[in-house]
Amino acid sequence: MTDSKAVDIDHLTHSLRDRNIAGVTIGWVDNNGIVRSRTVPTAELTAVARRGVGITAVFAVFDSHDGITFAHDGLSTPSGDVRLIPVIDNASSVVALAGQSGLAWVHGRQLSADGSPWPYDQHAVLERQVQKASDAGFEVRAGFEIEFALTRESDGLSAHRGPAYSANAVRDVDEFVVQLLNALAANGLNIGQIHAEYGASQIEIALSPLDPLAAADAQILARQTIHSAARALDLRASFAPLPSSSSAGNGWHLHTSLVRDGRNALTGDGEHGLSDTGRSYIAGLVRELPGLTAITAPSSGSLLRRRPGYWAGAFGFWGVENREAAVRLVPSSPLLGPNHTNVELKACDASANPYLALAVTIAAGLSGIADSAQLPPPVQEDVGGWDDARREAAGISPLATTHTQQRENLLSSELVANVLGEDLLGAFVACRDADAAWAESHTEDELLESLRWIY
Ligand SMILES: NC(=O)CC[C@H](N)C(=O)O
Repeated sequence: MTDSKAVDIDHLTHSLRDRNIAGVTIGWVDNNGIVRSRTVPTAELTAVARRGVGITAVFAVFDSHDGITFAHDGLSTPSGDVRLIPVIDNASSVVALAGQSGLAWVHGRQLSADGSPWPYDQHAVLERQVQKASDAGFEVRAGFEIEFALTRESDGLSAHRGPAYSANAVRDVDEFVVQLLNALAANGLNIGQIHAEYGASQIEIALSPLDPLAAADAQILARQTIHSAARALDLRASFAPLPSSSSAGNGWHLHTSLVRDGRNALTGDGEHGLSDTGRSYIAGLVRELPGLTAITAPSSGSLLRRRPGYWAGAFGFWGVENREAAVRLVPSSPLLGPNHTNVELKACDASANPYLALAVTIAAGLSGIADSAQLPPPVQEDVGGWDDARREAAGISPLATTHTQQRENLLSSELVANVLGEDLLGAFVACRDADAAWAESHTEDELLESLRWIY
């Protein structure tokens, strides 16, 4: 929980000014996965930490094209203001940005104008699920893998020429790799690795596991860090789920695990090295996939990324190290040790609000544990090569690829309704409807181009 009083903000402000930080940017993510922000002069930080800055309530119903939809009853007029409050709970909450010299970054949350909780605040949604996990006796560990495509700003051409996963590709962008590694470290972000991914001019970094709020924060700060490192070298990074129809998709896979009494609670001596807890955690995720993925991969771009054969989690099943599965168990091994076990959700991307994505993922896993959900056997094949009858017999369905299906999944998930609450869910659906209406009146290429740079 946030306790800004624990930090001496005056002292923090002085030290930022001593380091020539002119302004502090307060960032938050809307219901389209877009990072919005306000920048305040550093001298104002003490006051802003207490009372926040005013922002319009209709940010909850901004769509992916900056249209404002008034289709949701709770926010059906342009009136209303909420407070954007910087979350300053320790001395490193405000990060002097490597790559944006003179500016610092802090994550924000939203409160009602009178300081009471605001039902549309995504940060609070995740705080609630972290508390629920804690009530059930678990700490959650989470980390995002971030894929992006790099192009040269001046001519729009690929920044690296492959081959996939090759040293040649990295050599094409080695200055960027060094710039990014330095900036990530300076911004306090730990990664496991960086490599050239499969797609044209694609790169991936894997953020190290953290507690869920810190993991969501890190995912957002990583975006700023990547964009800045790219800009410094005449490059531009696209985080879009599908940057163009000929590209590989950018997955922002979400890895989670549970810890109880200091030990990985998913690890056990059952099949695949799983505990009973681990089995029902995965069963919960698989069971909830239709509603869950409407939050974790929600956009018009997400629907287009979801193609069989692209390791993007097109079908609702799980497997052990099966990269075509929407839910992939990454098991521990004698070499990796018992703490390694984690579960990867492939059907997740940059258009998800990371706080909401984590909240529904945690809730789905916990729901499986709460009712000892039964885990079907893992599937190790690419089920895209099976016919419908065989998939049906195995209880495997494709995840939604149209707005209509995804909307239905969103509205029929009791879990999503409970996690988001009625108000936020209503606003979220209104955003998706507005996006779908935009997509209806444009070609697929226009749609992909419109989403290419917004994350
Ligand atoms: N290596 C991978 O898992 C590729 C993932 C793929 N790019 C996606 O869209 O999710």
